[in-house]
Amino acid sequence: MNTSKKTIGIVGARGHTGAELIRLIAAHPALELVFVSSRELDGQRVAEHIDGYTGELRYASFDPAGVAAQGADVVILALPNGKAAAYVEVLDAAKPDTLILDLSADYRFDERWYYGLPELTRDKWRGEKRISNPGCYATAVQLSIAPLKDLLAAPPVSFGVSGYSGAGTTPSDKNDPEKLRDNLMPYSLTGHMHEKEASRHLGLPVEFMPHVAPHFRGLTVTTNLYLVRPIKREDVLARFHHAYDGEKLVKVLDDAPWVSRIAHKHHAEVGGFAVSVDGKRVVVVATLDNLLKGAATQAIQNINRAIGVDEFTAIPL
Ligand SMILES: NC(=O)C1=CN([C@@H]2O[C@H](COP(=O)(O)OP(=O)(O)OC[C@H]3O[C@@H](n4cnc5c(N)ncnc54)[C@H](OP(=O)(O)O)[C@@H]3O)[C@@H](O)[C@H]2O)C=CC1
Ligand SMILES: CC(=O)N[C@@H](CCC(=O)OP(=O)(O)O)C(=O)O
Repeated sequence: MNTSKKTIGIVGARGHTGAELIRLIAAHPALELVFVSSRELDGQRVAEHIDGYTGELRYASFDPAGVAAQGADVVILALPNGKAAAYVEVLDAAKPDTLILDLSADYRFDERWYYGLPELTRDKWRGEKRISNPGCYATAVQLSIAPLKDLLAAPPVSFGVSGYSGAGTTPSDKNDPEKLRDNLMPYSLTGHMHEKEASRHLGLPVEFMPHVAPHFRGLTVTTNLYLVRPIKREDVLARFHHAYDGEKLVKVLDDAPWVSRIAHKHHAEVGGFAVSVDGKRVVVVATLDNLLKGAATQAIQNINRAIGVDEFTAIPL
């Protein structure tokens, strides 16, 4: 283990995932938060915005060159999709040994970047200093399907419902509490980014139908899997236990997990495992907190491995 602290900065630190990252990094023994960039909060004290944060750090507004000039060992990009490249290009040129972790979808299909869903891709990390963090739904979908991958007779179909923090802070119907009141809002019912992402990284087609609900954080994904041969429920459970019992951040439950129980938790839960009478159809339910295992916690897992400390350092278990 490397005992000297690595310096780290967050670009997009005002957002929902940025706020979670500030909390996790503030309690991290091997990371020192040296800058947090936000245009809107430029100059304001972080302690005024983040419960529990007691440091003196202030938000600053850095363009890509300003970020590179900070010289941090690690840079997290927590920006909306499509904004990362300008920062990556400047860091590539000015300080290529920077560890960059991108939370957006911008590099999830780029072979030069490591796709960090540790429970499924840990063995594929080859020391890359460019890490693409998976999407929140895509994490739940892949964890639900991977243990049954070799038995599939048809593309799995996943029905997802997320809290509205998943839609970020830029105002839209999907994060408008008034429009969400007593509502369930379907969107991107074919071709969602996470449908493509899960399909790509599982290596098989997945069909995904997202919805957004009135709660703030936490998502549930219910996946229907048709199988090539009948399977007993106990064998389904055995496959999931075999896959995840050694994992600190994935819990296998007998019952279907409830999203109301996962908010503020760092792990994902997978359960239900309903099997049809003919044994050839299985339904799996997964929940996770989109801001934690779906974003910030998974980012810390990936950064921990890349800086050579235990993967679960500073992650409350
Ligand atoms: N929310 C979630 O559940 C998850 C989100 N993600 C991904 O993580 C990323 C961040 O998400 P989230 O925290 O929800 O997003 P938010 O909308 O909450 O925050 C976005 C941040 O980016 C900054 N920002 C916005 N536009 C620009 C710009 N053009 N240039 C520089 N900074 C900008 C904003 O700060 P300011 O305007 O003050 O500069 C803000 O800090 C996204 O790519 C998202 O897809 C991934 C998994 C889950
Ligand atoms: C409710 C809502 O809008 N959810 C977001 C969740 C995805 C997210 O944040 O992930 P990315 O990193 O892939 O953008 C969405 O469907 O786009």
